[in-house]
Amino acid sequence: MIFSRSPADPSIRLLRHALSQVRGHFLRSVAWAALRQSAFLAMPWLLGRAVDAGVQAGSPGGALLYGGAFLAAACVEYAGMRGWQLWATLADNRAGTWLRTRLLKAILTVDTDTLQRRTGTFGDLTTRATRDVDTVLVWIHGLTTWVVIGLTTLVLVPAIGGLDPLLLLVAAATVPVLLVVNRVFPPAFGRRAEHLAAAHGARGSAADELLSALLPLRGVGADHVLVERHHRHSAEVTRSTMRLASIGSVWEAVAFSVPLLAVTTGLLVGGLAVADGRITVGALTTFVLWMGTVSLAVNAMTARLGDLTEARIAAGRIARVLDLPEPPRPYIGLPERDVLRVNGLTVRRPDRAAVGPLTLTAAPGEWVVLTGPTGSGKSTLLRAVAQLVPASGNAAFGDADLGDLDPDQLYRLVGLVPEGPLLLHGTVTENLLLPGDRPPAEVAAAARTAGLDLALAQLPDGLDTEVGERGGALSGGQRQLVTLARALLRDCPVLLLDDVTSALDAATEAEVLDRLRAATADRIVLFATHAPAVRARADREITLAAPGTGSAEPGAAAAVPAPDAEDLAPVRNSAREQEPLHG
Ligand SMILES: Nc1ncnc2c1ncn2[C@@H]1O[C@H](COP(=O)(O)OP(=O)(O)OP(=O)(O)O)[C@@H](O)[C@H]1O
Repeated sequence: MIFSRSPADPSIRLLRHALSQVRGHFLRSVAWAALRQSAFLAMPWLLGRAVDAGVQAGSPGGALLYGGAFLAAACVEYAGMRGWQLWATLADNRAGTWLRTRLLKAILTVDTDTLQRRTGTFGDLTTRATRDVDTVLVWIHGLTTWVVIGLTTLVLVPAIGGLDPLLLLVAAATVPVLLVVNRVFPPAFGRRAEHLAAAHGARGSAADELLSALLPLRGVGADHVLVERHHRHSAEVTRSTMRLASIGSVWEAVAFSVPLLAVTTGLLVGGLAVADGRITVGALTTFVLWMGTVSLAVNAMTARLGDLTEARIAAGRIARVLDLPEPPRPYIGLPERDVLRVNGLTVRRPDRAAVGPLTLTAAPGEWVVLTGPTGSGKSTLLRAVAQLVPASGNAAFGDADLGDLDPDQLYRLVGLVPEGPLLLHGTVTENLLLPGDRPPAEVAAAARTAGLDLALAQLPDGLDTEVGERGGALSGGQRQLVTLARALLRDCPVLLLDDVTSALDAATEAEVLDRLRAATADRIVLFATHAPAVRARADREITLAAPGTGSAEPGAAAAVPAPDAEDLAPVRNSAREQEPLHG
C-alpha cells in the first residue's frame, strides 16, 4: 500500500529507499512467510479430513494418514515461521544500520543553523536516530505480513466457498465492517502518533539540556528549572502515550471482535449445515479454524496499518534531516599552502542583525585577529569561513572556493577550534586522536605546541589521564589546551581559533601563544578574541561593528594593524585593509 502513494512525499521516498536497501533479505522473508502460511492454511483442512476419516468414515488408517500429514504441515509451518522471522529481523536490522549511518553522516556534514531551521530543534536528533528509526524498522519487519494476509485471502475465499457458500457469506460480511473500522481509526491514530513523536522529541531535547547544563545552572541555583522542564515534557509524553493507547485499544478491540462475531455466526450457520447434511463435521472444524486464521489476519492487518501510519510520521522526521546534505563534491587538487581570501562573507539569520561582511586576505604564516564587541559575530564568521553556517560572499583557498570542496577535504584544509572546548569521555590521548590515529611523536609535538605539557605535568597520568564526562575532570584551561592540540594534529594550512586561550592564566597564555606562533610559521591563523596577548602577537586585526550597527558595504569589517602589547587602546573601525605589522 505504500507503493500507491506519491513518490514526491519524502517520507514515502525514504521508506521505499530503506526497503530497497534490504531487498534480498526482504524477499527471502517473503518466501519463508509464504511457505509458512501455506502450511498453516493446510493444517485446518488436514485436521478436518482426519476428523471425517476417523469419526465419519470410521477409518483409523485414513485418520492416521491425515494426522501424519497434519504433523508434517506443522513442521513446515514451524520451519517457515523461523525462516520468516529470521530474515525479517535481518532485514530490519540492516535497514536500521543503513538509516542510522545516513542520519549520522547527514548530521555531521550539515551546518547547525540549517539543521535547526529544517528540523525545528537540535535535541530531538537523538529521538530521530533511536525511536523514529525503530518505528521504521517495526514497519519493515511487519511488511511481510501483507504476503500472509494476501495469501490467506487468496486461499480462503475459494476454500471456504467450496465448503459452503453460506459460510463464505458469513466470512465476507466482516469485510465491509473492517473497511469502515480501518477508515475511521487511522486518521485519529495518526494525529495522536504525531503528537507522541513530537512529545518524545521535546523530552529528548530537555534531557539533553539537563545533562549538559545541569552543572552550570546548579551554580546559580537554577538547576530545578531544568529538572522541572524535563518533568513537564515527561508528563506530556505520558499523556500522549495514553491518548494514543486509548484510541489504539479501541481500534484493536473492534477489529478483533468483528471476526470473533463472524466465527460465532459461522458456528451457528455451520452447525445447521451439518444438521442438514450439507457439510461434514470435519468441514465445520476446518471452517472454525480458518475463521481463527481470518481473525489473526485481520488483526495483523490492523496492526500493520497502524505501523504504516507511525512509520510515515517517523520517516518524515528522519527525511527532514537526511534531505539536508549537499550532493557529494569531488576532490580537487589543492596546493599544500596558499592564500586565504575572504570576500564579503555575511551571515543573515531570521530576526537577527546581519553579521559581517568580512573581507580579508591572509598569506601563509600570517595571524589575523578578529575582534569586536560581544555578539558582533566573531564566532559566527569563523564558522562561516569553515562552511558551518550558510553565508553570502565567499572564502577561498588559492583558487578553490571552500564552499565547493568535499567536506572531508575542507576539514583537512581548515581546522576550527570552537570557543567551548568539547571533550568526550576517555583519556587525553583518546581525545587527541578523535580525528584519526597519529604517531606518538606527532602527538607529543602537538601537545607541546599547545602547551599541554605544562598542564599534563599537573595531571597524575599525563596523556593517559581520564578526562571524565564531557571533559569535566579537567579544568577549563586544560580542556582548551587539549582541543587546541587536537586541531594542531590535523596539520591544516588554515587554523580558525575561537578565543582558545580565554581560560588560561597570563603566563601560560603567553607561553602557549609564543609556541603556537612559532609552530604556525607556514600556516594561516584567524583568531577570534579580545585577548590583549593574542592581539599583541597578531599581524593584523579586524574589528567588527556591534550587532546591527555595521555597514552593509563590503569592507565594513576590514583589517587594521594589530596593536603593540603596550598600546592596546580600543582599535578603530576602518573600511580599508592596512599594512601588516610583521613580515
Ligand atoms: N544559532 C544561532 N541562531 C541565531 N542567531 C545566532 C546563532 N548563533 C549566534 N547567533 C547570533 O549571532 C550574533 C553573533 O554571535 P557570535 O557568537 O558570532 O558573536 P561573538 O562576536 O563571537 O560574541 P562573543 O564575543 O560573545 O563570543 C549574536 O547576535 C548571536 O545572538
